[in-house]
Parts: sequence; structure tokens; C-alpha cells
Amino acid sequence: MMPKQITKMDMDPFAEEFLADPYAHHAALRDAGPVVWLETLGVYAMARFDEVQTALRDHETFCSSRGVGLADFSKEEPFRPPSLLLEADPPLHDRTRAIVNKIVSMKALKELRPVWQEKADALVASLAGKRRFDAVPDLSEAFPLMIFPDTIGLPDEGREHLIDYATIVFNAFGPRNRVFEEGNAGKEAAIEWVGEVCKRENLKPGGWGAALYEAADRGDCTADEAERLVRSFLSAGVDTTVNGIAHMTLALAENPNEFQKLRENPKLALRAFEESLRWDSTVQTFFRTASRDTEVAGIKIPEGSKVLLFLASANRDPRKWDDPDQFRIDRNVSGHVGFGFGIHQCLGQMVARLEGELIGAALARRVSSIRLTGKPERRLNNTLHALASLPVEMTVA
Ligand code: HEM
Ligand SMILES: O=C(O)c1ccc(-c2ccccn2)cc1
Repeated sequence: MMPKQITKMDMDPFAEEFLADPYAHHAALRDAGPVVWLETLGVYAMARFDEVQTALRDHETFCSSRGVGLADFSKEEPFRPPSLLLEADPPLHDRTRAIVNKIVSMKALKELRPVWQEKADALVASLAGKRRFDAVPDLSEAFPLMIFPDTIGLPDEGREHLIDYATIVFNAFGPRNRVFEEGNAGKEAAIEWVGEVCKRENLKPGGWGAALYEAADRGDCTADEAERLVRSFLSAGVDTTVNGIAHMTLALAENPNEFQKLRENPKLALRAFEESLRWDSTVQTFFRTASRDTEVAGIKIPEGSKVLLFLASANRDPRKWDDPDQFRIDRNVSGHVGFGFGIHQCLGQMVARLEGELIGAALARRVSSIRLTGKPERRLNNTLHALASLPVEMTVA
């Protein structure tokens, strides 16, 4: 079969205008073809659900060990030692993932649920009493920072550095553009603090960090690997859930009918959180690298090519979803790729789901209405769709 001609586009998905409103550009990417060539970056791109899911499932052809950002680790130094999970392929990934799967277990989360639920209820009750507030610092950042550092066993001082550190990590998957440079400026203290708190002596006993060093004591990994696995929890574990909760709150404020459906049935809280991840995917994009010459939909992709996967676009692909742009909490949202897909599917998805469900249920039970009192403000990032401010008014049920 003659290889098809690939559609070339000069769109820059890391331009500030794109990052500010990515959904305005996704349809053009999807309609241009199953695989397109982005001239500006010199990369392939997939924005339809089927191609994104297929690439994520085929981790041998589309590998992670050469980096899941624009940089090809086989050609240039990573900006920090590679993640032993995100930037690892089998067999290394099999071993490290098995270690963390044992720690982030259903049993662990079952024990955490009542502790987190009490904090979620108290936080929402106090905010509803305040009526007007900014749901980014006061709710979306406050709750993860209230429960996640304790779960890891971090020191009490300096936890706010986790937001700054994640800004650096998630910007680093993109080009060294202004968003990257400005996102890094003045954040040396955050890098320093994270480096320190990953050390065994700075982790409290009983936390997930200490549990990684106990895995090292058992010989499941080295102490150095344990230190880097703690860094994984800190890199991906906070700013993602912060923005997941922020987008759920925004969606409920913009869709009052959906919020009333949730109030009538608080058991829909988890569905509301999952639907908000589909509707406005916190993690918008990331890359894979072709480990060998391959072909997708008749398009040749040579070994070493970077392939940009648009998760957020796949989650609104009309080839997969009915009324994809509609936020509907009663939709069957299973199968969305907001947490990725395949062997690298999010390690912390159950943590994120529990956080989102508890906040959603607390809002359903304690708040009678949510409305925006000002324009939400975005914080641009090369990978995350993030909110800097979300001014709301919540009335008490
Ligand atoms: C709403 C919240 C979250 C979202 C949207 C999210 C999204 C994702 C996505 C899309 C991936 C796949 C990356 C890839 O395939 O290259 C991923 C991987 C990962 N996530 Fe999450 N995540 C969230 C919360 C968390 C939390 C709370 C933790 C830590 C407890 C976490 C830790 C990780 C780790 C370690 C990986 C790498 C897994 C591997 O490569 O095997 N994430 N996440
Ligand atoms: O292991 C780490 O350090 C790490 C793990 C996961 C991520 C990530 C990247 C893209 C989308 C979601 N999560 C970042 C860092």
C-alpha cells in the first residue's frame, strides 16, 4: 500500500496562545488526520482517541526511556536523573512499578479514606461558611497539601515548595520557551527542598517515603532508587490533583444543572471527578519516542521520531464520545485517557480519585450553589492545564 502523504501543520502546541485555550485548536488537529507532522517542533502528533490509546498501549514501539518530553535522552542529558517509572521501559519499569504498586495499594487507601474524608468535610464546611473565596489556593491547593505530604511522611516545613517543584517538572517536558524560563525563575529553593526531603533521614516513619527505603532494606531496590522513587511521588502527586480538583470545581460552577444532579445523589461524586478529568484534562499532552521504524494509518514514523500525544484532545474526540464538549456527570466516562493508558497508566490514579471523590461529595452535601464571582485565571504550563485563580461564591446547604 502506497504510504500516505502526511498532513503538515505549522501549529505550535506550546505557544502561549495555544496553552491558554488548547480546546480551540484540537478539532483542527484531529481533522487533519490520524497522525500529523508539526513543522515548528519537528515532531509527529496524534490527537484522536484511537491513535492515542493505541500508541500508549504499544510501549515497545512508542517507548518512554528516551524521555516523555521533547528531549531525546539517547541524544541529550535529561534535566534531572530520569524517573525510574515514567522514563523507564521494561524490564526496569516492571521492577520499580511493582514496588510502588505495593505501597499505593487499595488497602492503604481504604485506611486513608476516613482520615481524608474528615479533612475534606471540615475544609468545605469552613469555606461554605466564608461564602466568597478563591477556590485555587483555598480549596484545590489546600486539600492536597493537607493530606498528601503527611501520607508521604514529609517534614512540616516547606511543603508549599511542592507546587513550585511540579511547575518545573511539568514545564520541562516542553520546549525551553518563555513559559519554561519564567516557570523556573526563582524556584531554586524548591529544587533544593525536594532534594533534601527525599533523603531517608528526613522522612517520617510510617509514610510512603519510609516504605520505599524499607523496600531497599529488603533488597527490592537500592537506597538510591528508593530516593528517586520518593521524588516521583513528589513530582506527580500534588499539582496534578490540585488542578484536577480545580477543574472539577470550575465545571460544577459553570454547569449548575450538573451540580444539582450531584447534590441529589452525592454518590455521583467520583463520576463527577472522572468526567471533569475527561472534559478538561489536567495533563494535556506528553511524548513518546519511536524505538524502531513503524507505520500508523499508512504514515511512516522513523525510529527516533518524537510523537506528541494529545490526551486532552482524545478525551474530546467526537469519534469516541457523544457531545464531547458537554460536561455531563451521568455519562459513562470509563476508558478516558486522562490518567494515561497501558503500563505507565497513572500510579496515583486511586489517590487522585479518592481526593476528587471526597471533595465532590463534601460539596454535594454541604453546599447548595456554586457560582463564579470573577473570571478564572490560567497559569500557563507546557504540560498541565492549570488554574491560578478561581473566584467563587458557595452558599450553604
Ligand atoms: C488528577 C490527578 C492526576 C492526573 C491527571 C495524572 C495523570 C497521569 C498520566 C496521564 C500519567 C501517564 C504518563 C505517561 O504515560 O507517560 C501518569 C503517570 C504517573 N503518575 Fe499520575 N496523575 C495524577 C495524580 C497522580 C498522583 C496523586 C500521583 C502520586 C501518588 C501520581 C504519580 C504518577 C506516577 C509515579 C506516574 C508514572 C507511572 C509509570 O510510569 O508507571 N499521579 N499520571
Ligand atoms: O516519576 C516522576 O518523577 C514523574 C511521574 C509522572 C509524571 C507525569 C508526567 C506526565 C503526566 C503525568 N505525570 C511526572 C513525573
